[in-house]
Parts: sequence; C-alpha cells; structure tokens
Amino acid sequence: MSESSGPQEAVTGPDGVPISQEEIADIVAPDREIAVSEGEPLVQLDELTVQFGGLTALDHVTFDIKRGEILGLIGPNGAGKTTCFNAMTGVYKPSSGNVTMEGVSLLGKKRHAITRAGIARTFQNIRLFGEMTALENVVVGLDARHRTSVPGAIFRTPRHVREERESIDRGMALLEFVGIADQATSPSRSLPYGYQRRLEIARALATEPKLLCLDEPAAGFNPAEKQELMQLIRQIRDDGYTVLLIEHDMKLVMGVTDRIVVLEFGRKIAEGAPQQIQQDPAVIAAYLGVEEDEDDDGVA
Ligand SMILES: Nc1ncnc2c1ncn2[C@@H]1O[C@H](COP(=O)(O)OP(=O)(O)OP(=O)(O)O)[C@@H](O)[C@H]1O
Repeated sequence: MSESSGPQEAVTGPDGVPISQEEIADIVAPDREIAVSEGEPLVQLDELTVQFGGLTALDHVTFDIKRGEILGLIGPNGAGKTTCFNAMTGVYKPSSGNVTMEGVSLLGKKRHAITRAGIARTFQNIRLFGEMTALENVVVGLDARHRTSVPGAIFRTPRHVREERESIDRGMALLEFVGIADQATSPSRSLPYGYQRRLEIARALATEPKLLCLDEPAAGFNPAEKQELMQLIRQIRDDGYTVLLIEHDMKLVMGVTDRIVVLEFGRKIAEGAPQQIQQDPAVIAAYLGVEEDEDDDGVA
C-alpha cells in the first residue's frame, strides 16, 4: 500500500452504524443515471477537426463514447489527445466537425455550460485551490449545482443552510469515495501528491458528470499508486459514470479500459478492445521509436 493513498476506516453515520459502499455511492451521486442504457453512445465526435494556424492538431476524428464504459484515448506525444479533450470541453473551438452529447451539439457552448451538460475533467497539471482544505475544494464543485440566490446566502435562508449542510455531507462522501476522507480538513497544498490527484477526481465528480475525463491521472505515480488508481477508476465506472481516460502508462490503460481509441498526428488510427489494440500493426508502428520505459509508454 502506498504512502499517499490507503484504505480508510469504515464510515459511520450519526448513530455510529457503519455506512455501506452502496449508501456512500448514493450520497456521492444521488441523481446519477443508473446504466440502464449501458452501451448507448453518450458522446459522439463527428469528423472533429482542430487547427492551430497551419497545424492540424485533430484531423476529422470520429468516435463514440458509450454510456457506462471506460474509453482510453492513447497515442504518442503530440498525437492530439489533450486537444481532443479541450475541443470537447469548450477550451478550443473546433475548425469543423461536431461533438454531441445525448444528441445535442456542444459546439459553441461555454465551459460552464458544458460542465452543466455533464462533462467534468481533471488536468495534466493539478489545479486545486491550495489554501483551501480538501473538503472546501470539493464543496466548490458542488456549489456549481446550487440554486440559492446571493441574498439567500447573505441572509442564510433555511434553503441556503440546508444546501450548505448537504454540500458538506456530499463533500465528505466524495472524499470517502476517493479514499482521502481522513484529510478533509488539510489544506490541499499540504496533501501528498497522490491525494491531490484523488482530490481532483472528487472535485470533478462533485458536478455529477455523465462523463468524467481524466487527463493523465497516473502521472508521477508509483506502481502501487497506479494499481489503486485503476481500482478507483473501475469503482467510478461501476458507480454509473462513463470515463474517458488519457494515459501514457500502457499497463494501466490496457488493464482498466473497456475500449481504446488511438490517435497519431491528429488522426484516429485504431479503435477497439485492449487486446485488439495491442496487436494492431498501425498502433505498434506508431509506437515504434518511442522510448520505452518499464512502466511508461510502449504498447504492451
Ligand atoms: N494551444 C495550442 N497552440 C498551438 N499548438 C498546439 C496547442 N495545443 C496543442 N498544440 C499542438 O497540437 C498538437 C497536439 O497536441 P496535444 O497536446 O493535443 O497532444 P497530446 O497527444 O495530448 O500530447 P501529450 O501526450 O504530449 O500530452 C501538438 O503538435 C501540439 O504542439
């Protein structure tokens, strides 16, 4: 078990009775859609193209993200993976093509509207509010869903007080879900690196996304932490979320994803189950010449 992330003691309710994982999951995502329509496309990228001046970073890329799956997005450095995330989440404006979620186009929507539509993400470089506690960082994400007005907050109306209490309960449940509830009151910048990554995931989950996009969540992790992260990603999927994962670590990608899309020079070169991708000649060729590391890069 790594130093930065470990099993937590059983959570108990106000009456001291232990709370089950299922009960925690219900508090974490009360409105989540149970994967009744598992396998249906949730998000569809259709001929998505992003250009930076003369450079085509994403070139007519088409694929579906199916409800309830963990989809890996892989490719050598500079292949266009992050650009793809950024185009989906409103950071970059695609030059052409479309991104739809449940059939509704996300093009032209502002970032917060895309969050509200149900896409949340983490970043390659951790972006937390360093001075805020772990719990406060999560509550910020929850606040995006609140309905009380500014006067409501100033005059502390019953609704505001109720929402505040619910936020704290849900925030704690989310921290529990990602395995760092014991650090709730620590300033996020003082948390070990692995905990900060988990906190980012908890904060993204606070918005109750339909799709959670993880951009290299295992960067800087040791093998034990990677194992624990794989478990957490599976737990997130099993709890009814759909996950899009950009990750360089092939063992992790092959071990945790249901399907994989491979990009090279902005183009999709393969799509399929992990075993298929591992043996795909185009994928092997794309990774040839990429420096191989024991735990990083290289297919297989
Ligand atoms: N804001 C930008 N302005 C200009 N070029 C960009 C911008 N963002 C990305 N690019 C270029 O687009 C291409 C794809 O980059 P991108 O970051 O999407 O690749 P990636 O697959 O995520 O790579 P990595 O694995 O190294 O993170 C690269 O050539 C990159 O230099």
